Amino acid sequence: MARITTVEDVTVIATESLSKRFPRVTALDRLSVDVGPGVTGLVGANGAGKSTLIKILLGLSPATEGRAEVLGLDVATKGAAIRERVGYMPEHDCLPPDVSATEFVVHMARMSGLPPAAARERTADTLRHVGLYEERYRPIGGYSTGMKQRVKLAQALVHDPQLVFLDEPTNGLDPVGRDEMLGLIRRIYTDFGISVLVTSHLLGELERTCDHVVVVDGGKLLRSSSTTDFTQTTTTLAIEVTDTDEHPDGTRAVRDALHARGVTVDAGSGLPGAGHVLLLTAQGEETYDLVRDTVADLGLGLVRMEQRRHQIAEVFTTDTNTGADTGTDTDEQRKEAVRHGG
Ligand SMILES: Nc1ncnc2c1ncn2[C@@H]1O[C@H](COP(=O)(O)OP(=O)(O)OP(=O)(O)O)[C@@H](O)[C@H]1O
Repeated sequence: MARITTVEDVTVIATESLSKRFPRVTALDRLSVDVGPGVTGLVGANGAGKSTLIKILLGLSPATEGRAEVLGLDVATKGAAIRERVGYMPEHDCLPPDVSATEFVVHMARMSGLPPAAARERTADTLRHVGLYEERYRPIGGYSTGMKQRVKLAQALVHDPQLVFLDEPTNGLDPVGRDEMLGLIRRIYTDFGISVLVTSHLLGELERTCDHVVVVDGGKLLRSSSTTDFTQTTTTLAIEVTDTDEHPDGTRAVRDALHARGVTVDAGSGLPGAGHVLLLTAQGEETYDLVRDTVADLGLGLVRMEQRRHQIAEVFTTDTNTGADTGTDTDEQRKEAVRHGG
């Protein structure tokens, strides 16, 4: 089952000025992006166009204009060939309640063209990989959300695809379930060499799992970069200090002292956690030392100094001048992403 990826620079997904217009809304707006092998996160607030993009890439929904290729195959003419090579985990619950995970996944394997014995063998392997054991013989209707997500993941993997599209696989999971799912997703690539495109409205959870992150907003490309680049360009330190009799407004005292030492402190206005929290961009280890020394010199207590979790809101705040067309709906959804963020 293990597969070795020998060609590093292949383009797994390529879109060129891809648009999808519905009568009342433009779901994708001239999106041009290239995605290589590995685990890629597709991030955007609800309604940003993620599911629409996946359906076009699977050849299930025609684009209004532009073009796209998946594994070198044109989505407009080679949909069936793409679906043979690509696994798909849909966002919404789509599982029959009365059959067991084993029966369902064997059925999906047979639908993909595997002979009966191979379908059973691949099903057992795949269900073990996603962490379903004895439960796999019980009807799916009695499963928890986490178990159902695992069955959906298993059916996407059972025909040994080259690439999988996972639409919001952590939806509805508690923090432990979410971490387990993210670990499984990572291993799909590291253990089996299957590339992954995974969507989420939470940037924070994807940066731990993905090699590359693509951010969309209102159907437009906001940013596409490796996770490392992303982290480096958005490294924000959050600092909180105590007040003392000498410095009744400790926050202001630290801000002024840092300013005098040449460090510009971001007011953080509009971001969650602003107020008594100072936000500044860390330039490396020295910034941590400087903050610690500054707070100590003022005789204040350091309540916390931490690298802030990145949230979609920060990308939007940084990139509002990049030409992203932001409608009222998207603003609302962005706030929602912030509320659920990190
Ligand atoms: N079949 C459709 N007819 C009309 N509008 C649609 C259709 N499918 C999607 N849309 C609209 O297109 C926009 C993008 O939807 P899409 O489902 O792709 O977003 P998303 O980023 O996947 O968000 P979510 O995770 O909430 O589904 C939304 O405004 C949605 O209402």
